[in-house]
Amino acid sequence: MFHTQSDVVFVKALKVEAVIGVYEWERAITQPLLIDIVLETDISRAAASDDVNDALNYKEVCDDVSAWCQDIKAQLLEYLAGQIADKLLEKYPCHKITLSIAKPTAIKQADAVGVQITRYAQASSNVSDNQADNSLSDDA
Ligand SMILES: Nc1nc2c(c(=O)[nH]1)N=C([C@H](O)[C@@H](O)CO)CN2
Repeated sequence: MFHTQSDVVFVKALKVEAVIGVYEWERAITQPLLIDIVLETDISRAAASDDVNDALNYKEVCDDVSAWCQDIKAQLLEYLAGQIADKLLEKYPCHKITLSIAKPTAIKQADAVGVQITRYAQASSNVSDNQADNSLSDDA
C-alpha cells in the first residue's frame, strides 16, 4: 500500500506535577514533568469536516496523560513512558506514538533529563480475516 500523506497531532511541553522517582525523598513530593507527544494519525476527516468530533482531540490527550501520570506514581521515567504510550495506543486512533518525558528539576547541572520512546499500534487482524474469507470463497 502506498501512503500519500503523513499527519500528526502533537503536544509540546505538557507540564504535569506528579510523584516520580526512585529515591525515598522523591516519593514524598511531586516534581514537574515536561511531556512531548507526537501521535501519527490520519487527520483527513477532520480537515474536511472542520468538526472536532472527527479529530483526535489533543485536549483529551492532555487531560488523560496528566491524570495517568498522577495515578501511576512511577519510580522510573521508562516505566511511566511505556505505560502512557500503551494507554494512548489503546484509546486513540493512531498508528505510531513518539513520547518524551523530561524531569527539568532532577539534575541541578542539567536543563533537563529524561527518556524518549517510540511505539507502534499492533497490525490490524482484519487483513488475515479478509484473507481467510477470500480463501473460503475461492474454494466455493
Ligand atoms: N534512566 C533513568 N535514570 C534515572 C531515573 C530514571 O527515571 N531513569 N531516575 C532517577 C532519580 O529518580 C532521579 O531523577 C533523582 O534525581 C535517577 N536516574
